[in-house]
Formats: sequence, structure tokens, C-alpha cells
Amino acid sequence: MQNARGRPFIKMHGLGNDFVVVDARREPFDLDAGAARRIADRREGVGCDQVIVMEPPRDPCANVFMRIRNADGSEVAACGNATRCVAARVMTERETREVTVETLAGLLHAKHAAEGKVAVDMGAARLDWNEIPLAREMDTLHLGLEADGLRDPVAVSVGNPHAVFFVDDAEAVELERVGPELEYDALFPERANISAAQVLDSTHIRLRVWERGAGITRACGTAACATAVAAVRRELTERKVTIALDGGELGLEWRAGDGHVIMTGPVAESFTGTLNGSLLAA
Ligand SMILES: N[C@@H](CCC[C@H](N)C(=O)O)C(=O)O
Repeated sequence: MQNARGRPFIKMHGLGNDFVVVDARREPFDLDAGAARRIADRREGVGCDQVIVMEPPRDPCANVFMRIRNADGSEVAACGNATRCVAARVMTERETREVTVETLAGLLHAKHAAEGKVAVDMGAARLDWNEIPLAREMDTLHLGLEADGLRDPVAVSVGNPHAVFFVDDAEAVELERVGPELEYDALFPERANISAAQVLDSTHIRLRVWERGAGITRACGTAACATAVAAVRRELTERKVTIALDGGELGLEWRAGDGHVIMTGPVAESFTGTLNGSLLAA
């Protein structure tokens, strides 16, 4: 039930990738695509890259269910930075050091890490063409895709689809121009997040991201996960890397044994407010 007086929210971010977070664990909140677009609009609404709804978990092993909508209203299964934010809130509430966050992509285990950071096990990277998904069978280590000087990306899913292009100079890539073209390429039936990754050395990568449904963001946690996996598959880096995004650094590890990706990074709460009725009403 939507509240005519509005609905409280918390503004949170992970490295500047920002979220309007609504707690719907006690009172339901029906976030449709239109409301998400209005809330995310930086001119008319609150403004954010993703709108996040915390709901009661479906799985008895989880502590919270996290629903995710991009700024364009599309509902998606994974968001790395928001997972850290939601996990941090629930750990604070429960006074615990570990929680399990349920998403449409599965159960994600999160825990406190050094320096106030949060580490999330983002699950096993998915590498088959139909898991990305791609439109046709193809080697995900070398996609036959090229645009504006970017070529031969690696495809990885960490619950959402990513194409990672390795480049000599990430700053020189005109992501705002090439990003939308690649996001909507026919090779990606569910569209894709597009990354330009520059390997600095065997443990450091510079990354810029055009997010599906949100455009250029200051950081994308799942893109960092996908990039760490792609770099190891291309034998460019070690399994543990530091990835520098526009908003700061994330620590990534693609574990050898189970293929899970562990992402560690900061969490921040900016302010609280109320979503007014005009943003919520259709
Ligand atoms: N910002 C997120 C990713 C959000 C979803 C993505 N835009 C998609 O459509 O898959 C992150 O930190 O991972």
C-alpha cells in the first residue's frame, strides 16, 4: 500500500553510485517502473542511479530481500554497490557482523571487513553464452563485437550481463557515445553493462562503466566483479586486484576453488527524506 503522505527513504551510495533505499519490510511498497523513473530523475525527483527496496526475505536463510530498479525503471537482478549498502544497514540493525541478502540473482553473503568496509560474496561468475545471455552461441572470452575503436570484449554475468573491453587508455574512451550503442547491441537480448578496463599492472585496473539503464555512473560493483573475472580469463592479472573507478577503489577476488567473486568496498549514507505522493502515483 502506498502512503498518501509519502514514504520515507534513505539516500545511500557506494563510491558515488547512489541509491534511494525504501524499507518495505513492514509496510509493502509497490515500486513500478514509472515510479522508479520519477524517483531517480535528478531534475524532478530525488535523483539516483538505482532505486532499492528492502523487502521481507522469501528464503528462510536470508535476512532481507533486495529489489533493484535502474534509473530507467528496468528491474534487474544484481547490484554490487547496493548489496554492500543494504547489508551494512541490516548488520547495524541486527548488531551482527554477517548477513545474507536475497536478490533475484540468488543469496549473497556479506560481512564486515577492515576499515569499515563490507565484503560481499557475489556468487559464482557465469561464463556460458546462454547465461550472459547472448543472442547466439559464442565464445564469451572473445565476442565478435566492435564499435568506435573498442573491440573483442569478454562477456561475464554476475547475475547481470557485462561486456568488458580491455583498452590502452580508459580515459580516452567516449563512453557516453559508444555506451548506449553497445548496451543495445543485438548480441545482448537483455542489453548489457559496458566497461572500459585498462590494466595498470598485475594487481591494478582502471575501470569506467556505462551501466545498463543508468548511463555512466561513478562506480559499478558488478562491473568491477566482471572485470576482475575477465582479466584473469585473459591472463592479464592475478586473481586479487584493486579496481579504481571514478568514485574510488574496490577490492576484488575471483576465488580459484568455487569460482565465487568477492567484492570489498565502502558504504555511505548521505541523508534521509520522504518520497512525496506525486513521485509514487501513476
Ligand atoms: N550499480 C550496480 C549495477 C546496477 C544494475 C545494472 N545497471 C544492470 O542493469 O545490470 C552495481 O554496483 O553493480
